[in-house]
Amino acid sequence: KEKVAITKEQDALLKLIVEAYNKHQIPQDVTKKLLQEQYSTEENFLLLTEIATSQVQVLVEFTKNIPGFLSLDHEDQIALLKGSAVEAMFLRSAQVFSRKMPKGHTVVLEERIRKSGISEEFITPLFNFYKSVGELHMVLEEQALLTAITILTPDRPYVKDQQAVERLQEPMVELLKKLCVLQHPQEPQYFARLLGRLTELRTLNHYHAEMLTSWRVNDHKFTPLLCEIWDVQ
Ligand SMILES: CC(C)NC(=O)n1c(-c2ccccc2)cc2c1CN(S(=O)(=O)c1cccs1)CC2
Repeated sequence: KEKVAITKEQDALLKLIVEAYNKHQIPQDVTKKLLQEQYSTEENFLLLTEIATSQVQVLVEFTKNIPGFLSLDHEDQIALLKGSAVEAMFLRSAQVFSRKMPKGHTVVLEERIRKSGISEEFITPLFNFYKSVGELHMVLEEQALLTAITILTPDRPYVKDQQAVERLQEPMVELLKKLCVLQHPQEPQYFARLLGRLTELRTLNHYHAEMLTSWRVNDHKFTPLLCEIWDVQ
């Protein structure tokens, strides 16, 4: 059985990605707000808007720190950010949700999200996704790499130089594969399960687009940054 080992370059890449991922945590006060006293549906929605907006800023900062990203064509940088924003947000949500929060917190958090005016047909797949990510018990390195891999998806709309994006994404996929073997030796299919989550993420894009249209109908307001990244209004 060949010995799997992380090379020096891979270790350097991993350190950069994890450092970037750690630097841009969601401000605790924002998620803590979700746990405070009783909110109305309207206020829950506004709070999610605030959290989502702060998360987009977090995402942009993390993306800028992905080695090689800033040397991509500038229009492709925008296309990658816009194309992955929703998936990265739901991946981050699942990671925040599956974090070892005090028991009561998860329940309250779930309650707030369910009572925020989001339609039922979106809430179900959303929480199914949170659960399926939670069951993986991903370590920080895996979470950071999976987020970077999601952002560096070459076949997003309007990406011109897909090869350049592939050249950045491939080493991350290789590194994640090695980490999974090292981290979960008794679970050979673990890496495949991680990538399976990315496929599930893509379906959430569709639900999110549906949700946006239904919200626009009952004139929910979004922040300028969310409108920009989601191409609404
Ligand atoms: C951590 C950030 C990325 N999470 C977040 O923004 N959440 C969370 C969430 C999950 C776990 C902990 C804290 C928050 C649940 C939901 C969202 C956003 N969306 S949204 O973008 O469609 C939305 C925007 C405006 C109104 S609804 C709906 C569902």
